[in-house]
This record gives sequence, C-alpha cells and structure tokens, in this order.
Amino acid sequence: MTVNILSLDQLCVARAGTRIITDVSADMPCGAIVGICGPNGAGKSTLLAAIANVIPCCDGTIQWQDRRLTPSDFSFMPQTLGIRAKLSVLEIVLLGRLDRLRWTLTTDDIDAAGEALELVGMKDLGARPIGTLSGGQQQLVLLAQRLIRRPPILLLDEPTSALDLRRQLVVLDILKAYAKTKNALIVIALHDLTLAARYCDQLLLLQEGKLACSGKPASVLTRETIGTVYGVDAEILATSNGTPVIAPLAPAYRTPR
Ligand SMILES: Nc1ncnc2c1ncn2[C@@H]1O[C@H](COP(=O)(O)OP(=O)(O)OP(=O)(O)O)[C@@H](O)[C@H]1O
Repeated sequence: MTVNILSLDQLCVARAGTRIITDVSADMPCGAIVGICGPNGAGKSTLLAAIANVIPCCDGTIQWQDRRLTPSDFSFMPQTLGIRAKLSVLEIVLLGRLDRLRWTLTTDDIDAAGEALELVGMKDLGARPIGTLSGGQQQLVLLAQRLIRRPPILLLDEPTSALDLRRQLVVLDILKAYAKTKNALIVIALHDLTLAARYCDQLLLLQEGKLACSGKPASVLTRETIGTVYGVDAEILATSNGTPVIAPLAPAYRTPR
C-alpha cells in the first residue's frame, strides 16, 4: 500500500502581523491519526487553518505526495458551533458534496448523506432545521458533512468538544476506522490528552506556536512535558490494556514559559 505523507517543513504563520506559528515541521503518514495538542492560544487552530489554506503561510512548505496540497485532497472542519442557517440537516450534509452536485440530486447523493448521518447517529434528524439542534448534534452533522466527501485527508479542529463521553468515543472510533479503511490521514486538534493518547498514532505538542515535542503519545505525554507545556503536575497512569491515562493533580507544577 502506498504511504502518502503530508509534510510540513519549517512552517511559519502570522495573523494580524504577529507570528503565531514558528518553524513547525512534521511528516504525517496516511492511515494515521495525528493529534495537535497544546494549551489555549498555542496555535492549534491556526496550524490547521494554515494547512487548509484558510490562512496563508508566511514561510515554509506544505506538501502531499510531493506536490502542493489542493482543496480536493482534504476536508477541513473548523471550530463552529451555533449554526443559524435555515437549512435542514440533510441539506447541510449534502453541501459536503457541493463540488459534484448537479441540478438534480441523485440516489447516490441521498444515500451517501443518509449513510454519513447514520454513521454519526443522526439519521433520524435529517429533516430538522440545523439551527434547532443542540451544539453536540450540530457538531456530529458537520462531521457527517466532511465525511460524505470521503477525502484522503481530514483536518478537524476539536471535533469532539461539544460531545458527551460516549459520543466522543464513538466519533473517535469512526475516525480511527476511516483512517484505516480509506488509508486516510486525520489531523485533529484535541484538548483531552487521555483521548489523544488513546486514539492518536502521533502527536504534535505546541507551545506558543512552536513544536515543543512530537512523536508517539507515550513519548510526548510525559510528566515533565505536561509540566513544562501546560504548567500542570500530572500523573501518567495506564489502563489495563496499557493505554496512557493523564491524571492532572495540580496546576502550576512549573509555570509555562
Ligand atoms: N484572527 C486573529 N487575529 C489575530 N490573532 C489571532 C487571530 N486568531 C487567533 N489569534 C491568536 O493566535 C494565537 C493562536 O490562536 P489559536 O486559535 O490558533 O490557538 P489554539 O491553540 O487553537 O487555542 P484554543 O485551544 O484556545 O482553541 C492566539 O494568541 C490568538 O490570540
């Protein structure tokens, strides 16, 4: 199987004239979930938006299969909640196929939207106006909208932030299966370090726009790194199957720089 790689090389991004991301380099292979973690304001959303070409990079390169990334390569889901559009859930999901929709909807379009909604457990709400759904339900619908395109790369900014405990696991299981079956790359910003440890194959830990550490979750999420980057003393425990569990004990173990 071909291993396509999304390569960031010395990426720098500025917003409103201020450097936000500095010299971030990473190789992210297809078939993997890559987590972007870090404190509030570390630059997770900015990095994802820059990869999605929503914000221009001021330096560095982004390459996919040794060429520039194009819009057909990925779906990007920014942090958006509280949608007010007067569209139904089904219509919102179909918008994910906007690039291939014709004047009439095909059975394939409707079936694909139905399947995507079923996958995230929202099929029964297809006729509901999106604005009448809860924040978590909207988040699931927006994920279905991104999945319907079946992109080789999914860029997701905190897609589980509004979800309950079970749905967080369901969504991350869906993404894990998607990465494996479609040989797709999923790049996901996550605050929950235990979920990141459990589901991500690789982590990029950002601190003030720079890569503090990267690699496999167990090597990134150490007591020392969490203390330095988050300013939190945390114990690293393990589940019965060896997955790391990050148990925060107290803030200000060491004040972050
Ligand atoms: N539109 C903007 N104009 C100027 N600065 C911005 C803009 N958006 C974000 N920033 C700044 O960029 C920095 C990184 O923000 P970003 O949203 O990428 O962080 P984040 O890691 O995603 O944070 P959070 O965990 O709170 O979502 C912050 O200092 C923020 O204030």
